[in-house]
Amino acid sequence: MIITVTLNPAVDEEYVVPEFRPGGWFRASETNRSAGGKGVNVSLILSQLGYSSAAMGFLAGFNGEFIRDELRKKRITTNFVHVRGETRTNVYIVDEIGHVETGITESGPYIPEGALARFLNNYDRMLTRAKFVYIGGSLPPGAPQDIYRELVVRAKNKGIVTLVDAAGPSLMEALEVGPSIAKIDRRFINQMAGISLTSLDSLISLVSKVHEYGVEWATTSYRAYGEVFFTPKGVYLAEFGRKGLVSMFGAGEALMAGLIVGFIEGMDVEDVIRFSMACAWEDALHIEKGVSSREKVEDLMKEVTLEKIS
Ligand SMILES: O=P(O)(O)OC[C@@]1(O)O[C@H](CO)[C@@H](O)[C@@H]1O
Repeated sequence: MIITVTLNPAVDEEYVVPEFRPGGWFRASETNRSAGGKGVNVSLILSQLGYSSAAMGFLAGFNGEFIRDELRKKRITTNFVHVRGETRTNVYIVDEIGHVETGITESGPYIPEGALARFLNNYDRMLTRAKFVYIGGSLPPGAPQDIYRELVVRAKNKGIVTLVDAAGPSLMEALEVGPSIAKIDRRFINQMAGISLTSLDSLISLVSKVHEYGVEWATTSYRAYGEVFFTPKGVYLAEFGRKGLVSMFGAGEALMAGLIVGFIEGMDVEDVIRFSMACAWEDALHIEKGVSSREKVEDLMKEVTLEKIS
């Protein structure tokens, strides 16, 4: 079973507003309300690719009910601990013309110690049936900064493949215990380096350091439509075309879902990269999050450009 962990899920409200700018009044040309948060998105995309999963984390209030219903409609197992308050709403404005995206996120409900303990108990129980654990997104208030580290250790002790997709101190803590795969937020890499990394060489030398912790695969974005993959077979730069792109919102999770499928199906390194890039690309071709079909993803795979750079 694949487990996705989202400690801070969200209801995503997307508004398409051509030529949006701060300070103006606009009418959205399109709106889209969806269940979100990184792990929730990954579970939804996995189901579009034909894989069932169990989604875990915390939910609260009406938004929490909405997310649970959306997941259940897709036959995704839900194992969330309920907390007081309201699961956050995140607002995104997509300007199709300027290709600019603006986001406003809430911090999420407070997680008391008792709820955390219940979650960890559930997590341990779910691990007995898991072969892959995805852990992603920001931490809600009250969650300790080393929680991802703890989740990776518990899964690794059972020989389960782990993927961490985060930023900031929670990612740093998790990297030290060597998750199998890490998606490293580009802005965070700049923060690690203390400067904005513009050259591919400096990016490679910095990310290569995470291999020292035992991370087998690491990936980070490079330029708008590219991704650098650090794999056991070398470093690759992968890119997809720009034509027809509507919104990159959620494309990161499509990339992650593709990677998980590639791993589970035992694809070779280059196919894992092509498949995950094609998932992200297909996701970016429409406003709705997720991929339209596996067939469409497979069609795009051939058009992903891939270069082995070291
Ligand atoms: O605040 P976080 O947890 O880092 O990111 C949350 C989020 O922006 O990530 C997804 C898109 O990547 C959205 O579904 C969700 O609103």
